[in-house]
Amino acid sequence: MITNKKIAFIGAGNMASSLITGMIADGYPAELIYAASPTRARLDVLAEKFAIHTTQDNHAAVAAADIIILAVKPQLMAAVCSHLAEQSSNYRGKLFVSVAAGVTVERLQSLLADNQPIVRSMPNTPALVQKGMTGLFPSPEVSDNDIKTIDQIMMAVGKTCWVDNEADLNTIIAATGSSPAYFFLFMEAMQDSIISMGFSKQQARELVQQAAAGSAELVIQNPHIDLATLRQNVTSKGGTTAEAIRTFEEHDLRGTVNTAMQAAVSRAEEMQKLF
Ligand SMILES: NC(=O)C1=CN([C@@H]2O[C@H](COP(=O)(O)OP(=O)(O)OC[C@H]3O[C@@H](n4cnc5c(N)ncnc54)[C@H](O)[C@@H]3O)[C@@H](O)[C@H]2O)C=CC1
Ligand SMILES: O=C(O)[C@@H]1CCC=N1
Repeated sequence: MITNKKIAFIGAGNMASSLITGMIADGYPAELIYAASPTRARLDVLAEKFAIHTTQDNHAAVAAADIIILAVKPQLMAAVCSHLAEQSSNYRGKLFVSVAAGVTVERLQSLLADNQPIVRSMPNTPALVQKGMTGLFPSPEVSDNDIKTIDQIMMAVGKTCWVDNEADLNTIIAATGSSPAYFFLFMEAMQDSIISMGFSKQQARELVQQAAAGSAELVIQNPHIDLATLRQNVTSKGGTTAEAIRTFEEHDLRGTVNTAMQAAVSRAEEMQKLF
């Protein structure tokens, strides 16, 4: 893990906090991490927990860092980048990484400066527990060394997937950026069902989370076994699982999942026009 690069997060919300927490858990020195946000609340939590540098001044964070991670909402990106560009001498020669959905490299470069080296990325919040998955796309100006550095940083909080085609990042948004929420929704629905059968909320959560963690671990530890086979291994002929699976299939769970993931991609494409 590279430990000599100073990293500034512009924005200190869910995604920045997840990355910072995961990086620190991996041993990244807190004194090399800066976080900037207009309000103190999130900054204070991070400063107290990890003793990173915090500031309400985006320019100061950029000036202090080698790598700047843009972690504000997509709709704020134009305002934040235009403000940073007022002091572009602060970041000449430095590397930007955007985590925003639906903001293209071309758009970011037009806001910051043409030819500004930028890596566009799509991480996810499991980075918080170092189980993240980050999709990455470099602008042509990004050096091989910088690619290695960003890969090491993101590998500290999970796994990475570099794409050659920027449009593929929108698929990664649907596949891994947004998908923790799909799994949480499925788990919520199961929890609600278990509660309706008489268990407490806590018991229901314990049952659901252990089954989810165990299933994910089975998938991870058996890369040579198809997901369909793992499913079939649970599904006894004429048994209980078969009835549940038949019900899901009858209600077109696969079609619903596909439509939902296409909707995420379409929204990312739409956002690229808006922001
Ligand atoms: N939450 C998630 O699961 C994921 C989010 N992302 C991307 O991460 C970005 C941030 O999302 P979240 O962290 O979820 O949002 P959030 O709302 O939790 O955090 C945004 C942060 O930006 C700060 N902020 C607002 N105005 C600012 C300004 N002018 N200068 C500096 N900071 C400012 C806010 O104080 C807040 O801390 C978005 O672009 C999103 O597309 C990407 C992957 C996953
Ligand atoms: O919902 C969003 O737009 C962001 C990007 C992926 C996860 N959260």
